[in-house]
Amino acid sequence: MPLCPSLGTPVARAEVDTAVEQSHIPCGVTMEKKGQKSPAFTLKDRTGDGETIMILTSLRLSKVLQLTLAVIKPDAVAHPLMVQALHQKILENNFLIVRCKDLVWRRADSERFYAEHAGRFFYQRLVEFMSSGPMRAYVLAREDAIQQWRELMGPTKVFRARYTSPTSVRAQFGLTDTRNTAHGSDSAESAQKEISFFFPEFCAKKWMDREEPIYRSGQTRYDHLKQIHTPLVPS
Ligand SMILES: Nc1nc2c(ncn2[C@@H]2O[C@H](COP(=O)(O)OP(=O)(O)OP(=O)(O)O)[C@@H](O)[C@H]2O)c(=O)[nH]1
Ligand SMILES: Nc1ncnc2c1ncn2[C@@H]1O[C@H](COP(=O)(O)OP(=O)(O)O)[C@@H](O)[C@H]1O
Repeated sequence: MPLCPSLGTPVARAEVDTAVEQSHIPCGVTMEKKGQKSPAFTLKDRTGDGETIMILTSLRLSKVLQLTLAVIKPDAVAHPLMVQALHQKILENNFLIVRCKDLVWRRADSERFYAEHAGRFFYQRLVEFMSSGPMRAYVLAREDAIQQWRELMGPTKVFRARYTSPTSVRAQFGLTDTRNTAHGSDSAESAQKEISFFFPEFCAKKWMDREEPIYRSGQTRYDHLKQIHTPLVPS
């Protein structure tokens, strides 16, 4: 059973007498007594010596957190107050900031990242724009982070965003269809690739295994200096 998918796809239920490794328990598995839901369970040892390995007295039933890549594009980073407002919007919308970095792309980075759009009429202006100045990248965590961040960004086209999602980031801050303020991964697969692109040192699989349960249970604090959420307990 896939207990800890690397980007937080919801996990399956496990029944109480299923062999469950202790290390897998915090990864979002919902334990259930056969035939009845209960907040307390005894997990049986399957090593053969008959000893109980763990008793769970309370379980959080919330969904596993999902990771996404969010980028504040150069049109917004050019204005410090806009960056602040967007950072605040991320926090107000209950995203946990796992990583945050400011960076500048070379043209080659821009071309590589947007290779799927090569040949489209906006490709040249897009790669030029994305390497025209500093931007800010985030690894964000939340339930359904990918969809939630895309909803908060609004539609790609700014003019449409202003009509259909007037409170969205692109409606409020976007300038044109190219200079549309923000980027967000559009699937779990692209989130994985894009997080590695911007944060090659970050291992999403390791974070999901070790830190996701800590973040999900609320044992984090917001570090005002680093501008990210950090765990309160060692992972
Ligand atoms: N099909 C097509 N649409 C275009 C082309 N150039 C611009 N558009 C669209 O026309 C609309 C208006 O674009 P503009 O407001 O002129 O955008 P811009 O001033 O070029 O600014 P940037 O998008 O930031 O480069 C947008 O929806 C574009 O997608 C083009 O060559 N072909
Ligand atoms: N019609 C367009 N005109 C100008 N720029 C565009 C257009 N469509 C897309 N782009 C630019 O290319 C980026 C990538 O496009 P796409 O992946 O389709 O959208 P999204 O960023 O919403 O996932 C957009 O964010 C935008 O900056």
